[in-house]
Amino acid sequence: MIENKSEFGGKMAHDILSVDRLKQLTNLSIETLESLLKSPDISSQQKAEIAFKILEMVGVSPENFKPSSISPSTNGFSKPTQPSPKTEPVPAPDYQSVIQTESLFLPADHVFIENFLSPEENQKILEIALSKSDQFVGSTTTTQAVNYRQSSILYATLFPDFYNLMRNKLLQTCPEICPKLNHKPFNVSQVEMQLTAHNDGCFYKIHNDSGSEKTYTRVITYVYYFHQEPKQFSGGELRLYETELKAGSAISHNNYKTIEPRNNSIVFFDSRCKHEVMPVCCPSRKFEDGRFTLNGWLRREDN
Ligand SMILES: O=C(O)CCC(=O)C(=O)O
Ligand SMILES: [Fe+2]
Repeated sequence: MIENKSEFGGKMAHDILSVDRLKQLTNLSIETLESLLKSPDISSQQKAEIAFKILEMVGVSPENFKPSSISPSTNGFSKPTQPSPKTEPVPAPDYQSVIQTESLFLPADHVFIENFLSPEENQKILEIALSKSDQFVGSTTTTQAVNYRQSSILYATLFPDFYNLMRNKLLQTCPEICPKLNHKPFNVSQVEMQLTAHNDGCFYKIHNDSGSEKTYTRVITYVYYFHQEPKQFSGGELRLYETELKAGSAISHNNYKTIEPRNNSIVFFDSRCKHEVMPVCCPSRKFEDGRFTLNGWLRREDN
């Protein structure tokens, strides 16, 4: 079954408030947050969260203010990230040329497909995940932001046969996805993939997947969900936000759609759309009871 969801409930803030009033409120909120940043009563962790909020309010995504340290290989396997040893001057990025000068509004459109793989393939990828539990590594964000993401990752170089199977399936499906996401067809130059495990307390705060020099050719994000039956965790929903692209930044609006991580289902959405993974509750804390995904990005050619 394919759903293409595009309707919304609530109204956006700027429908209700005048632009000037909204500006005043934004400035006031930033000033309030700024004073908290200087307060000795606030922990460093809370200060970091406030700093992210301020950056978000002024339209800078934490994913964007430093170029990604991910170096995807040409064969499409996502590679482990390496922390940069020191801060170096950022060269004028090529992706400036694709920065949005006029505001572009992205509704939280997505395509959700149930029973994406056969039951045997669904079982096989779970077996792969469980048999390689000791080869997962902690995830990072492109900015190495603290407390922004908690999960572990198995790189696709460790499951090449399943990578190829999934890649073919994704490439077959892509032509029907683009029109539903209001996207022009494009040549997929690379299919990035990783296997991600979220266990008790894991999450991924609001971000988008294509906001840096290394990621701007990502067009479509896909997330294939799988887990043991019966399901042993709760939470872990994906929230997909209405997003405004303005002056090179992606700004999330209040409205979002919720995608449940259902076994053997997949979701596709525009990689520029802001999204987050809500905290997972997995009382047993056993690896095999967690929320698993095969997730990644369909890239366009760089031109
Ligand atoms: O697990 C999900 O639902 C989304 C994961 C995600 O946003 C990412 O890996 O960039
Ligand atoms: Fe993401």
